[in-house]
Amino acid sequence: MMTSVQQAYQLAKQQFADMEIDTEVAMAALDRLPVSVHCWQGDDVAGFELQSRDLSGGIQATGRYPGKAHNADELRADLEVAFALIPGAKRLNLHASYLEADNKVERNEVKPQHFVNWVEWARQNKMGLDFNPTYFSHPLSQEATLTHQNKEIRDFWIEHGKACRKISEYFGRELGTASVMNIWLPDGSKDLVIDRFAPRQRLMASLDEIISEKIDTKYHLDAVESKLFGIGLESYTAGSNEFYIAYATSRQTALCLDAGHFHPTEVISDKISAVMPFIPHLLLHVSRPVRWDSDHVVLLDDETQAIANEIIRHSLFDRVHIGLDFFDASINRIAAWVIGTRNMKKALLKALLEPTAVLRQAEINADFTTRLALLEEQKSLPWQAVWDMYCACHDVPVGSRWLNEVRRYESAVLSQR
Ligand SMILES: C[C@H](O)[C@H](O)[C@@H](O)C(=O)CO
Ligand SMILES: [Mn+2]
Repeated sequence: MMTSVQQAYQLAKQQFADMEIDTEVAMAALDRLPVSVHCWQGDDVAGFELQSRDLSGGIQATGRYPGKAHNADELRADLEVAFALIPGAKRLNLHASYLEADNKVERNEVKPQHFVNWVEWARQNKMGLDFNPTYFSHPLSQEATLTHQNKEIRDFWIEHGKACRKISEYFGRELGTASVMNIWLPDGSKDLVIDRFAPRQRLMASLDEIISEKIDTKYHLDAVESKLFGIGLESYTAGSNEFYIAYATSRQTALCLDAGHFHPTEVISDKISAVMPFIPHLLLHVSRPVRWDSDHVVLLDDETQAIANEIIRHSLFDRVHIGLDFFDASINRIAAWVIGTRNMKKALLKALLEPTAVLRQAEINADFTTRLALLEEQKSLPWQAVWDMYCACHDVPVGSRWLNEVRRYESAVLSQR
């Protein structure tokens, strides 16, 4: 006897087959597209350094929902719950501030040994790790980091960057999959700046020094992330979009595009094809800005879909790395991970089920009527039946049933914290 999921899938499969789309091929392709889930949704970007510090750098996790993780064991347990509810391949994206050590470790002294538990956990869970140096929430980051006028402070942060590359390389070697290490720093100014040039020159020189040691790209990739502005840094950000496009292109590093880091009417989906001819790799921070870089949970909205379409339509699977970047402290944090990551994967599946060849041919023929008609009609094709089947095949709850698991864990574990 077929289940309702199987019955719906059989009908959907035929409907897609009529358009020459193989749903089995689409699901297999989705399996090869990992989404790198960011650890910092689980604890409001606090990290586990022994000296507790307020979140700084112009970013904010707003909300007071109870149950956040207070240590690495709690965070890993929470991630396991979330990952069991998200089908298909996943990676975990860590920040340097999520190290584990018995003593205080300065940022310029972080080492692979502080991440041994994370690596063992990733190995057990058969996933790769990605990494980020932490250039915020630190007394020496209050004025600036890699752009600081004071060479001693700048050097401290350069050492941090170098130390983090060693950790990232260690992840890659241990887990057999390159770790993408993303450099983001908040350096900038609240008010008018006379010299906008010197900080950028210092940033360029600092980055050059950080990446000066060659590391095999089999294990580690450098990425740089731009930003329009942060809270308290409204007038100037040294690491702007133009700066990092030029940097990544000239140094052939990866570029990171964060959906919340541009003017409100700009979208990163349109930037993907603009930068890919010039850079070897692209990292995406899929996020949802609401009026500013608010880092709301990713929706299955037009921009998420457009991002997925760009990756799939141009077969950028190997060069585009899909990461997430949201931190909502106003809802259950595990549910936030599940909602946002499932949405990213749904968008990828929808893109894989698109009749791209037919649409492309209509465009080549200048038949824009057919292009628009088919684009709109395909929105109501039964992709959701394929998604449900994909979840069922991966032993993950179908539909909103995953929420029951989150609620169970919330009352058994999170509410006791
Ligand atoms: C915590 C992250 O590194 C941070 O969100 C960064 O990626 C960013 O987007 C800052 O606005
Ligand atoms: Mn980001």
